[in-house]
Amino acid sequence: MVESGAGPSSKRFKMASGGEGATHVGFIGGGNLARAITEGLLQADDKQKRFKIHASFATNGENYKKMQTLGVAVTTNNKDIVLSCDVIVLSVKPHQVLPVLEELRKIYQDIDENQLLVGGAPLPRNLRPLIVSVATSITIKQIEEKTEISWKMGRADMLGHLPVIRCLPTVASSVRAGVTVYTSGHFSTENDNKLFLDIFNSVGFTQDVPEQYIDGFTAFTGSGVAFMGLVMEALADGGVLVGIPRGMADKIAAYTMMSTAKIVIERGMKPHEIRTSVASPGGTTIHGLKVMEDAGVRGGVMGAVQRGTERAKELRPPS
Ligand SMILES: NC(=O)C1=CN([C@@H]2O[C@H](COP(=O)(O)OP(=O)(O)OC[C@H]3O[C@@H](n4cnc5c(N)ncnc54)[C@H](OP(=O)(O)O)[C@@H]3O)[C@@H](O)[C@H]2O)C=CC1
Ligand SMILES: O=C(O)[C@@H]1CCC=N1
Repeated sequence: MVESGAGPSSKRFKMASGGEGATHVGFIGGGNLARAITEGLLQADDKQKRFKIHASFATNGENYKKMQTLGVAVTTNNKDIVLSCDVIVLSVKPHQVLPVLEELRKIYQDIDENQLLVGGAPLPRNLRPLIVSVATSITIKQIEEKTEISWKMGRADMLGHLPVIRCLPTVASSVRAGVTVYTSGHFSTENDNKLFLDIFNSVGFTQDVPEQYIDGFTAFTGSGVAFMGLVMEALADGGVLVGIPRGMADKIAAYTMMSTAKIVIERGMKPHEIRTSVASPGGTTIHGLKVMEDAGVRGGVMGAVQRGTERAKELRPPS
C-alpha cells in the first residue's frame, strides 16, 4: 500500500486554473439546491466554459429532466460521477449522505486498472476528487470517517483520505447572490480551498466559519431565505389589504426588501438606524411597528432561527 497522505492534487488543480480543460463538477443529488448552484455557475461561466457539470439522481424523474435541459451530464449511476469528476458535491438529503458515502467507498474499492482506461489510454481525470458536502447536519468528522478509502492509481494501491469541505449554500446561488458558509476538513489543502472558492465565489458570497456555527447558519441563512420570503409575502399581502393590486404589491415588496438590504450592505447602516430614520414621531411607521411588536414578529423570527438550528442537530444521523 502506498500512503497518499493529504497531498495536493496538482493535476486536478492545474485543470481548474490553467485552462487545460474544464473542471468537472459532479453533484450526487440533483434537486433544488444542486440546480440553483448549477444555474448560477452556468451564468458565471457563460463564455469561459471552465466548468463541466454532471449530476446523478435516484430516478430519472423531474429533477433529472430539469438538469438535462440545462445541459448537465445526467446519470442515475453514482459511479459515473466518481469516474469523471474533479469535485463531487454531496447534495442529497441528510439521511442519504452516509449511505451514499458507503456506496462511494465501494466504488473506489472496485475500480481496477481497466476502468482507468478510455480507449486504451489512461482516464484523464484525477481519481482523488475534492468532496464538497452541502448537506445539512452532517459533520466533517462523519464524512472523513467514510472517505478514508483505498484505490488503484496505475500500478500502485493507494490509501488515503479524500479532501472534504463542508458548506452551507442557499438557493440564491441561482441568481449569483447566494451566501455560502464553509469549513475545510483536515485533509483539504490550499489548492482544494481555491478550487472550492473558484466554484462558490462564482455564485455569490462565501465566508469561512468554524464548523460549530454551521447548524446555526443552516437555519439563519439557508432557511433564512424562506423566512425572509414569508416576511416579504406578508408585506405584499398588507399591500393588497390596503387596496394595491396583487402583481404590483408582490413586485414592490421584493424591491422594498432588496433596498433595505442594500442600505445595510452598501451604506453600512444598522437595521435599527434605518428604522429610526424612517419612523417620524407620531407617524405611520411607528404606529405600524407597534403592531408588529405586539404581534411578536421579532420573537417569531428569532424563534424560527432557534428552532431551525435545533432541527439541524436532530437531523444528524448517528455515525
Ligand atoms: N434546498 C435548500 O435551500 C438547501 C438545501 N441544503 C441541503 O442540500 C441537500 C439537498 O437538498 P435539496 O436539493 O433541497 O433536496 P432535493 O430533495 O431537492 O434533492 C435531493 C436529490 O437527491 C437525489 N438522490 C436521492 N438519493 C440519491 C442517491 N442515492 N444517489 C444519487 N442521488 C440521490 C434525488 O434524486 P431524484 O431527483 O431522483 O429524487 C434528488 O435529485 C440537503 O442535504 C439539504 O439539507 C442546504 C442548504 C440549502
Ligand atoms: O430545510 C432544509 O432542510 C434545508 C436546509 C437549509 C435550507 N433548506
